[in-house]
Amino acid sequence: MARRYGDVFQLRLGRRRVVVLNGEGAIRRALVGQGARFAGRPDFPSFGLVSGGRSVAFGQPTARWRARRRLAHACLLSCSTADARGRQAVERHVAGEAQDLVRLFLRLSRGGAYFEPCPLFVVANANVICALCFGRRYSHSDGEFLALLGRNDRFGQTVGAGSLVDVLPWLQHFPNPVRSVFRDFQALNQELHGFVCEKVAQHRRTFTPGVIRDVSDAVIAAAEHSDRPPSGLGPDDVEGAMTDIFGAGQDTTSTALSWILLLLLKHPQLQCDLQAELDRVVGRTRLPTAEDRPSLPHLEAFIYETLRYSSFVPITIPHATTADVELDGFHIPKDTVVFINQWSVNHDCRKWHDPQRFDPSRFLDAQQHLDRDRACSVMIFSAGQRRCIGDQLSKLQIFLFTAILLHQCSFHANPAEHLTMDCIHGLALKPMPFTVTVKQRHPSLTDP
Ligand code: HEM
Repeated sequence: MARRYGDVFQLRLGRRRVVVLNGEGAIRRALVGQGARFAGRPDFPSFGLVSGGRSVAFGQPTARWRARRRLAHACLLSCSTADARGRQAVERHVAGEAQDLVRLFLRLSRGGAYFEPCPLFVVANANVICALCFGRRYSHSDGEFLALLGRNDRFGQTVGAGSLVDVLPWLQHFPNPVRSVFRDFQALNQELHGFVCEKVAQHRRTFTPGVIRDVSDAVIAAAEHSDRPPSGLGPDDVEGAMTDIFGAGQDTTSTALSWILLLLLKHPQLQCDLQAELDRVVGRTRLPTAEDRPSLPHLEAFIYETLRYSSFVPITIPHATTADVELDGFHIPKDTVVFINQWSVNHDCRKWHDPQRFDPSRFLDAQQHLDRDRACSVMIFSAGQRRCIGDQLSKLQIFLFTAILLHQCSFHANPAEHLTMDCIHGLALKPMPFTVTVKQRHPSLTDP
């Protein structure tokens, strides 16, 4: 549609007028050039149900929301990627989960059996976020934790662009499938928020001033025990911020891992090349660490190409204009819903040579170093005032999980299946279910 109607066009979804922004230029002119005016969220009923109505991701940009977002961002960074201590904590949690995955993979592959890997990524990744946020992890067979995580897909299907729940509000007045989705959404948000509130309450009871165990403690310390607490924030902002960090952080990164594995299976020669790079740089006597990152440009290039090619968050969470605004000669009234088409940036043939081709080498320069500027121009975390606050953490997690799993195992596709880029739609695009079998590469490092 952008090719036909231009980078800024309008469509109607139910009762709502929606402006769609395409291409890097128009998106940056809006989100960065006129950031505050494009930083709103639509007044959709479903958005008010997230994180007890105190969401960072789904909240309107009021002064209180800005303070909540700053609090969440600063505390997440301070416990993860801001300094060496945080990065080591992330590394410790990911290494533990990745080794647990290797053991599970090998058990499930006994006798050459095939199994579905993606649900296991969800648990492993949620455990990393859970450990960072609440200082604990859960077993892959914990029924309650699995049930909580199993609701992710339904969440994404309700809040993703094109969901009918919010644009056809009259569907709420009589029984129909869309109303069921909405009621289900209400219940799953209450459940997730309840889980987080209980964890935060435990942290408040055991809080010791001066001792920060995890992100919950950092948020409680800043909001409730500081000499200069952020003005206007209450206990429900602490719980809202924590629900957002836990909710947003556990599903997205595991989706990235699913696409990485699918593309490794589709490109077995690239898998071998990456393993050769890992063996050369890391050797066979230790696991890859974050410090190896600059020495593994092919692996980094593979990851960025997966983010670009899959563009698995094709459209951000819907935005809304906070005032009347002019963009590229168009007048857009206040409160217009705005979709940001990230996919169009990553598949723009003005920006990428042969964008429909999966080719990690596009991110390497003549010396085979990672081209950082090019890598950073992949748009998957959005831009401007609503840019994802978990970008650094998720990139580190994706790198560590991929490096450790590839170093330890080789992954083999099921010849009875056709590997496709077709996907399940929601806020994030997920691969169709597929199976693999796994072989161990380094017997010395993994206890089967
Ligand atoms: C590969 C992983 C991830 C991807 C692709 C991703 C992508 C996104 C996107 C596209 C948005 C919406 C931006 C917009 O509406 O313009 C977003 C928002 C957000 N993300 Fe992420 N995200 C990832 C991981 C994470 C993680 C690990 C966390 C937290 C631990 C996180 C926390 C958030 C929050 C709180 C927001 C709301 C920001 C706001 O509305 O101001 N995300 N993310």
